Amino acid sequence: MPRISPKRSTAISIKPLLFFVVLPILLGILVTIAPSISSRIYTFIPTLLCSSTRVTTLICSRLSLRTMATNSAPYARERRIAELAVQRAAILTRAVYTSKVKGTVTKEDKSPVTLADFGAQSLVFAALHASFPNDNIIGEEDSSDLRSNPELTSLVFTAIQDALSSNEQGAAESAELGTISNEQEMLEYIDKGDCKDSATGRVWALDPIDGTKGFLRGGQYAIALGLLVDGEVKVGVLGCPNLSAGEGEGEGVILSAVRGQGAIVKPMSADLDSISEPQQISMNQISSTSEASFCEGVEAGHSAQDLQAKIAQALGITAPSVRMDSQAKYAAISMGQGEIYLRLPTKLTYEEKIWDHAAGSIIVEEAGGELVDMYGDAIDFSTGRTFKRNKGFIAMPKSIAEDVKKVVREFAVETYGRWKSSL
Ligand SMILES: Nc1ncnc2c1ncn2[C@@H]1O[C@H](COP(=O)(O)O)[C@@H](OP(=O)(O)O)[C@H]1O
Ligand SMILES: [Mg+2]
Repeated sequence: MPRISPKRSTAISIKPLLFFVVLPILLGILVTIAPSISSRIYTFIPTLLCSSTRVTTLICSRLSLRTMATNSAPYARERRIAELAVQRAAILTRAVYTSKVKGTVTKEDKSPVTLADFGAQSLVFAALHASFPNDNIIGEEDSSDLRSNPELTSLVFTAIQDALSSNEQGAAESAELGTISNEQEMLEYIDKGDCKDSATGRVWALDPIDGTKGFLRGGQYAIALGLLVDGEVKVGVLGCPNLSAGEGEGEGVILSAVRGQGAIVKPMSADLDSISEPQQISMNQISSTSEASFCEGVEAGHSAQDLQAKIAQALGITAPSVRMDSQAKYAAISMGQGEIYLRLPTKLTYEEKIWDHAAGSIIVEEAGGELVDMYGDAIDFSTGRTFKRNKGFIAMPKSIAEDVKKVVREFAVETYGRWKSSL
């Protein structure tokens, strides 16, 4: 009988032990630490690449953008694409803002529209189409004024090409944000915003230049993009190229919010890759209405300024109103630059537009504010391109909301009566 060496004998007795005890333990350890090892490798590689050259910096920022894309928070991808789309559109609007050539025409409703409105709308819709091809879109502009004006069409297309070539997107971002190859494609993108239903499914609402009069006057304006899901705003992005987050002279900010996740601000940069770390924003939760200041529009035709002055007085407000165009007002109060945004109608026949409030509303709410109509009722975003159940908008910090709503409601009933919804 062959002699079994002690070594071999040990091997035979250890084998089941290895198989049934040690191996499972090792496997368990591996499963536990694998993600951290892989993430270390993942961060180690870009760290290695991020030496000193600009090329490696770009690679790293692309990797960090990819990481953000895989962030599993609800609507993370929608927020990221919306921010990048607004950021890219702002490259175009900024160029037109400083140019002598604005391509201004008067729309049927007598309001002005510029080549920047058309260019920004086309760029944002190209991005939405590339990333979310099945979503519906409501947009302020359509291409009718361009189709009858080849010279203006060509100006818009040139501005788009300039914007596309002046931002250094990588191939991945181009694929996600889409591109615009010819005038026909540009016109088709502009016309993607003709959706009429805001109540069902996923619907984006865009104002490519909110505050066009401010834009032409050299004042504030905003690129405002919101996502509604079954009639509720879930994501909002406001690009305000002339607003500042602090005391500075308006170097531009981009604000965004996702329902339930708070609101943030980032500096606006011409380089998409250098979008820096965001800061959480919150409204001033003051304890008395007398400490508040109003943020109001510039255009006397867009809100009842005399009535608003009386309401300010009734609320004990002594600080002068901060006046600015566009949804930059929502942005300003969300960052604590003023407290109350009041927009009472100059005439009851005017229906406020969904794109003038979608993005701003969620940013203010996620920054600790409340938005209601002049009777204190919730705003209903499900009524299509215009608001059919609400007149007069008030946004304010929650801390003083009950006092403000009470006073505004009294003035509204006295001035306009108990207006009945058209639905
Ligand atoms: N009579 C009116 N009452 C209220 N809003 C009006 C209005 N006429 C035009 N507007 C809207 O007011 C917006 C500008 O708001 P503000 O006065 O706060 O800057 C305009 O957006 P656009 O500039 O995108 O056309 C337009 O939609
Ligand atoms: Mg507007």
